[in-house]
Amino acid sequence: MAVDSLLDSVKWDDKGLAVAIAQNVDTGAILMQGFANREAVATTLSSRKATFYSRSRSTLWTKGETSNNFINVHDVFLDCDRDSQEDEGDNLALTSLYALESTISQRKTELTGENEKPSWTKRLLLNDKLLCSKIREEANELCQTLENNEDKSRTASEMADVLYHSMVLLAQKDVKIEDVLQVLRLRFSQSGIEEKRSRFSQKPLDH
Ligand SMILES: N=c1c2ncn([C@@H]3O[C@H](COP(=O)(O)OP(=O)(O)OP(=O)(O)O)[C@@H](O)[C@H]3O)c2ncn1[C@@H]1O[C@H](COP(=O)(O)O)[C@@H](O)[C@H]1O
Repeated sequence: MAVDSLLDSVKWDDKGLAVAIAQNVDTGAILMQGFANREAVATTLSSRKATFYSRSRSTLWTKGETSNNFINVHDVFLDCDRDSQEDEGDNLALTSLYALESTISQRKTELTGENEKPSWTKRLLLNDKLLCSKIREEANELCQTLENNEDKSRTASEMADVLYHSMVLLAQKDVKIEDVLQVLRLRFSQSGIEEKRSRFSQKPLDH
C-alpha cells in the first residue's frame, strides 16, 4: 500500500492521532504502546524505526533515540477498525510454539535426573530411531488427510503431531524455533521457484 493511501485509510481522532502498538514480529508480545499522527507513521515507514507522537511534549519521538534501544520495524498494519496501527508485528500468535519448545527443553534437562515421571518427549529424546520414524509416520498421516479427503480437524490434528515431533528433533539438534522462523523470514521476498532455479540453473525444475 502506498504511504499516502495507508495514511488516508487510518481513522485519525479529532486531534489527528491514532493508537500505535509495536509488537514482536514472531511472538506478538507488545513492546510499546503510544500515539501516532500522520508524521509519526510516515517517519516510521521511512526510517523503519518505531516513531510515536508524545501528547505531553507535543512532539515526535523515536523509541531508542536516547537509549539506542530502537524498535526496528518489519512492517506496519492497521487493525480491523483502522483506528490503530501495529508496527513490527505480523500478529502471529506463536506463543504456543514457544511454550511447547520450553516444555520439550525442560524434558531434555530431566533426562539425566531422578525424575521418573513418564514422558513421551523423553522417550523420543532417548531414541533417535523412534523419533525419526514418528516424524515420517506423522508426515505420512498428514498427507493421507488430503489424499483421503479427511475432515479439516484431522488435518489440524495430524499437523500438530508433525509439529510436536519435529520440534523434539529440533531440541535434539539444539536448533531453536526462532532459527527456523528466521530462515522463513529471509525467504519472504523470494519465490521458491526462483530460489530453486538459482541452485539448479542447468537442471529442469521438478515442481
Ligand atoms: N504435543 C504433544 C504430543 N502430540 C502427540 N504426542 C504423543 O505422541 C505419541 C504418538 O502419537 P500418535 O498420535 O502417533 O499415537 P499412536 O499411539 O502412535 O497412535 P496412532 O499412530 O495409531 O494414531 C502419543 O503418545 C501422543 O500422546 C504428544 N506428546 C506430548 N506433546 C506435548 O509435549 C508435552 C510434554 O509431554 P510429555 O513429554 O509426554 O510429558 C505435552 O504436555 C504436550 O504439550
